[in-house]
Amino acid sequence: MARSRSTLNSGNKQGEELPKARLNAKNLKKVAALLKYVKPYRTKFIFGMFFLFLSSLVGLAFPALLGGMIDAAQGKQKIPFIPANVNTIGIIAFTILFFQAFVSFGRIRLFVEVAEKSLADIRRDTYFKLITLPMNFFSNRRVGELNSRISADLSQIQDTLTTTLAEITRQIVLLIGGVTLLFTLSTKLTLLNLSVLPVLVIVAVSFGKFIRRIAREAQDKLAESNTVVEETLQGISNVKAFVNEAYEAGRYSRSLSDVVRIAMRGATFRGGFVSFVIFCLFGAIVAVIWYGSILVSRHDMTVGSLTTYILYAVFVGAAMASFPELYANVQKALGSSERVLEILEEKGEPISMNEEDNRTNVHIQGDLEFKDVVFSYPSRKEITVLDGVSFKASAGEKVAIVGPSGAGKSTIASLILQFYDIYSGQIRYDGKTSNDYSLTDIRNQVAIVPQDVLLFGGTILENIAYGDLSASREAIIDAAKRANAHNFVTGFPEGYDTVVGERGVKLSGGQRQRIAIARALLKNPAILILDEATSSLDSESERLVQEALEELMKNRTSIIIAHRLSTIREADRIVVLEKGKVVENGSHTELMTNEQGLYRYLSQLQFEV
Ligand SMILES: Nc1ncnc2c1ncn2[C@@H]1O[C@H](COP(=O)(O)OP(=O)(O)OP(=O)(O)O)[C@@H](O)[C@H]1O
Repeated sequence: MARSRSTLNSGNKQGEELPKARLNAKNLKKVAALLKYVKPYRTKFIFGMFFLFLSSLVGLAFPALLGGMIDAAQGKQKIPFIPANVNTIGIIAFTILFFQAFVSFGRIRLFVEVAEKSLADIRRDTYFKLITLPMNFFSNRRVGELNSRISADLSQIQDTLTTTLAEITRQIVLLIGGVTLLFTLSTKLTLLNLSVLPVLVIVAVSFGKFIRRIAREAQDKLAESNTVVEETLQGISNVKAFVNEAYEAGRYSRSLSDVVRIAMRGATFRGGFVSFVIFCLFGAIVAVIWYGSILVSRHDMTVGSLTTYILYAVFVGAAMASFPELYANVQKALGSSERVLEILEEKGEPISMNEEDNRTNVHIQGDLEFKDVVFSYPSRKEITVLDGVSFKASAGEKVAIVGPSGAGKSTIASLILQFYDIYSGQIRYDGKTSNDYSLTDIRNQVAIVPQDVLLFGGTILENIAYGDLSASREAIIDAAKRANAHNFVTGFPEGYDTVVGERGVKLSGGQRQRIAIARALLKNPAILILDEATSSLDSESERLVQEALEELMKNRTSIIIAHRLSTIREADRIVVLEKGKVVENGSHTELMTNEQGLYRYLSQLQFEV
């Protein structure tokens, strides 16, 4: 009878063990915050609840009707409100059945509608919040974990709204109504039944916990053995090269033996537990019928009443049996709500979900200045990544930033884009500090061509249009031509409508970069950041990319994060960074004259190889 496992909706994720939360006033109060999402649909929710209550209540009439029918057949029907005629009782039973079916349909429709709509609202808000959260939030968390909040956690809440809440209400009605009716039917039998209850509950709860612990242990062990498979398959070349097949096979076998050992231990206890439950269940039925039959033979009870009693007892038993799982589901939903609320309560960046609000208000010409910028990542506060960095790039200039790995070059790019707040100092755009602009003003006028170009699953056209969603097809094709991408794009049978990304055509590194350049050209920023790719391209590809970059850098301030010094000789200025400090600043020729300088040293290293 416990249907909490089945779902009435689309969102359930089976088999995913979600952490539970304690059911207490503090947690419930927190979760009440999520109820505001149900508020707009409260009338439907209340109607659904009412229907549910009604159908559960009506369900309680059946045992009485069926028992009454049996007694009526023998001419012994004495229950008030129930007629003495078998056919009349049959017709009443069918009418009630029809009514119940109608009401159940109504409540399922209403609950699913309320849950789907309010959950879509929560999902939308969580997603909006997630994508406007500052970068720092993401550096502390894994994408998989965030993804699971939107999918598994929200599905759990959805299940609770559609199924668990309904089921709890139904079972409570059946339990209270059932027990009351049992007492009115036969106090003696009911007392006999209820007397064994505490023993049963204690055994079931403590055994249940123990068995679940063993099951979890077995699951962990299995996961461990799967890791062995994963590791060896991933590093299969290593396994083969070192002829370690036998070693790995041994490791896997040992791990599997552990799994079997724990599973068998679990099976012993589970077997004992299940046998005990079955014994108790059938024992209770036998005892009730046995004792009931004695009462019937003594004319203390009719056969119909005994039947009614047995049916109510089944209702009550099933209701009790369903509570542990329903309770666990509520706990899981509480845990899920807490985790979702954590995201909803985070402070996001001031970015509107309305595209109109994100237009550029204050235009930037392209002067950029870092003035004594001190910065450390919020996740690693103790490490100063930029320590008093100052440099200038006037509008239209090309400034290269070079330095050893980990010096802080990419960090500078992130700060230009205002991904993080700096600790002290200033970042000035056209002589004004970042506080004088809105976040969207800055980001709208800065574009980055990253090292690793990520293309979204979609067409090439859509991927280029990411730079300016309002651009016409002609403008997009023009940008692609200027980025040296047109030729290879038109080489595909579907041209600009070729799907790329995971399920589409795989583009080479150079091709992806040219798409990114076209994207940036379309955006037409005042300030451009080029995070030069570390992996080198073949010379033809390199030439095409370089040409496209030259086109992109024309007439705008360009900050080039350079890994290969050969590409930046023409830069107006080269800023040399070491351990978060600017150690040199000047043109290529100037810097090469400093014999002790880091730039000269790095150049020699690169050109000598
Ligand atoms: N998101 C982050 N959270 C915490 N620390 C970070 C983060 N990103 C970078 N760092 C640290 O900041 C320092 C500077 O990193 P950054 O990526 O800016 O260096 P880089 O000069 O661009 O290096 P590379 O040439 O290897 O790309 C490094 O010590 C790095 O470990």
